[in-house]
Amino acid sequence: MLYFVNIEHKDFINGRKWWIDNQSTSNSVFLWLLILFNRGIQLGPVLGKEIHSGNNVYIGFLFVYFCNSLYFVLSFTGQPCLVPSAVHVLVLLNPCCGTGKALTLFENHVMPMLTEANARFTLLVTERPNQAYEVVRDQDLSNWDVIAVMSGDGLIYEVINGLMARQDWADAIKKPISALPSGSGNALAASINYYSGHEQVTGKKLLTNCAFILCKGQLLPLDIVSLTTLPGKRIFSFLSVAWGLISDVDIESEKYRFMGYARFSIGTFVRLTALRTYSGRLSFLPGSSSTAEMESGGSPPTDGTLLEDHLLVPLDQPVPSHWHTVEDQFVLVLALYQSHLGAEHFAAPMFKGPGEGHIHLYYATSRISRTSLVKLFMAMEKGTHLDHDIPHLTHLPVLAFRIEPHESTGIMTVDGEEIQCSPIQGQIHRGLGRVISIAPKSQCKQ
Ligand SMILES: Nc1ncnc2c1ncn2[C@@H]1O[C@H](COP(=O)(O)OP(=O)(O)OP(=O)(O)O)[C@@H](O)[C@H]1O
Repeated sequence: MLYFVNIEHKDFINGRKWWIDNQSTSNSVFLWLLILFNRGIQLGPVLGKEIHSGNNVYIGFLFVYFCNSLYFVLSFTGQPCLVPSAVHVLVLLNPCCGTGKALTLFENHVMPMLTEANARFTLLVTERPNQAYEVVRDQDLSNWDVIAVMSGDGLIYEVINGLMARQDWADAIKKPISALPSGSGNALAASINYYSGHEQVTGKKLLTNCAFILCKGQLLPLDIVSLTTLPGKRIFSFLSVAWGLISDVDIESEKYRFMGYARFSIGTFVRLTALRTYSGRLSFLPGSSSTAEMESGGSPPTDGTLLEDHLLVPLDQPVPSHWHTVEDQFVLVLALYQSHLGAEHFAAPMFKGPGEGHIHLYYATSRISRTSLVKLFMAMEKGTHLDHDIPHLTHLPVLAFRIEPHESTGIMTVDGEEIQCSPIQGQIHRGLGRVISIAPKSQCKQ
């Protein structure tokens, strides 16, 4: 089902709000300045009389409105990070995500904001899995300035992989993505909400914040992790790779989907009562964003060749000797490259904005106690888990990693989507994609 809604774009919602909020304030400032210039300091009761006398006052009023209009125009042109005007948004909406109310939420909460912002949009309601992947892989993307995903992280995962499946992937992956949360896992939306300076919220408040961020529109870099699995599959990921407790909860709690986000709390409780351990080998290349620059392979090719993973060797070969390796029984392994793992899982509070260029690797071995795990998950809600010293939990920034499970029976996820449990490795590509967010001016990119 395709809806086309074409509305001329004139200005963004923030500009309109600014105009309404500041018009009277700036008018009064200019007016008082004018009176001081023309009439000396004859204020108070004299003001009403003075203001209506003499042509200077009328000229002054014109001056006030000229300055106001100039300031209004400059308030846009002075911000190089704004999404270009006449923006046309492709909205991909999954009607089955979360509790199944995405279309109503869009009509009630997002559409009025887009209309208010005079943004044009095309709404595509998906009818089946993989449709969003095919649309962004096959369609002419020049029709749209932004791809907004009204769903959970699963549909964003489809979009990223659809963009990377194109011949012109190096350009296509630069198409700005906007997250409009309505699924049960909304980690990217929660992260963008945090990067944009909003307090942690869920549900409709998170959706409204993200719709506002879409209208306000700054283009910021998005890190993409390129993954290779042993069956030889290439996957592109914007959020996480999980093995063990976290992926078990994510997938096994699908049956509580009707509960919305609460499904993760129930799932964690159930899994903690019957904790599993997984035997395997975890290897990683430590490093943070500064070393990422040094390790960078430069700009991606634009001639249609594949994205090169210059930090990785083939999965059937041993990792380079300068990598670190841990062989153990694990309770959880998590590679995360956004601040939030879910709307209420502030797992990497050290991230201040998108595109920081490194992966946060967490792992816990089987020696970790249940009490420690409960403490970890409770503190993670507020992002204070690293303030506690939790024995047998390790956290470190890395540029690349490899997970080699000894058995294929566990659950493994990429961006919350289940994949075959088999050896997998990945490396970060700093700022390969683009996301719509709000950040300090120093982070803005055109
Ligand atoms: N019309 C549809 N019917 C059924 N599934 C769909 C439809 N459109 C998209 N999908 C699939 O739904 C899956 C889940 O979507 P998404 O993750 O965005 O929402 P979610 O509610 O957070 O789900 P989950 O918690 O399972 O990740 C995606 O993998 C997508 O392929």
